Amino acid sequence: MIFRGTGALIFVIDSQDDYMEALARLHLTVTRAYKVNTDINFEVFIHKVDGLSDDHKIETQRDIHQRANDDLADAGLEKIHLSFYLTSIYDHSIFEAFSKVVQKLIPQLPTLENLLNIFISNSGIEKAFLFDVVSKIYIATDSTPVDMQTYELCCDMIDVVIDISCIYGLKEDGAGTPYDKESTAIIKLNNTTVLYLKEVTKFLALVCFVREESFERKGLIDYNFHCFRKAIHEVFEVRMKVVKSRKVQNRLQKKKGATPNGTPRVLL
Ligand SMILES: Nc1nc2c(ncn2[C@@H]2O[C@H](COP(=O)(O)OP(=O)(O)OP(=O)(O)O)[C@@H](O)[C@H]2O)c(=O)[nH]1
Repeated sequence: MIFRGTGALIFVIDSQDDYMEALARLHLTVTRAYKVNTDINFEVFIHKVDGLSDDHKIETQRDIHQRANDDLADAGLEKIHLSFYLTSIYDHSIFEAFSKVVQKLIPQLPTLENLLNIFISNSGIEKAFLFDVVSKIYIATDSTPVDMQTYELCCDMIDVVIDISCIYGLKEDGAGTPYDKESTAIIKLNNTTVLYLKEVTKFLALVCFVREESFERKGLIDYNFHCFRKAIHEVFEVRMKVVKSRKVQNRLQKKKGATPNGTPRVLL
């Protein structure tokens, strides 16, 4: 069954619609999935909240939370944990929700957070995000609280860098990539803050918020970034090695379990 190999199940509820039927489906889906895989993270997106007032948003979330958990308690399944997010496509809440969902699936998250904490505290940086450039999901950030506006500014910066690079950075025949090892950008805001973007890997970028006075020590920031980048590469190299050795082991096990004509000796 599909849920056996699933890390997270995202259930979307339309908050502008009557959600009673959706809640019944949520209960059915969650209980069935939990039967085959107790390790799934259940994530509920209360979607299209842009149409609701602030009070209505909170009330809707409270009501859905209460009803969904009551249904689970009635079925004796109170140990199932549901996480709720208010989302909309008209702001960055949908990206933030996906970021949080993805972060739960990253085994190296504590290491990444630790590296970001060390990096910002030694460089006088206010806030740093490690972004997946294509999806604009942040896969890790330091342990200071995330402010939605800060996150939106980082997303906008990535858009600007990639758009400018696509328009003016590629060769005339379209050769080259809009994002590579050389990708870097500095944007000075009118509130004495500097946004600084740097390439970390083929897929990841570091975007940080630095006060103007701290940015005067750019050499220090760049040196610390160099160490940070190296550490991130090491983290993912270890992961690649583990994945490769697991594949080799699986292949060997399969070979051992098969007779010369290919029929397994034991039922797998
Ligand atoms: N206001 C608002 N509209 C949204 C949001 N996300 C998607 N939509 C709109 O919702 C519409 C699609 O929604 P639905 O038709 O309800 O999608 P669905 O329920 O998956 O589709 P069906 O099951 O086929 O009805 C599109 O017009 C989208 O633009 C959101 O966050 N806010």
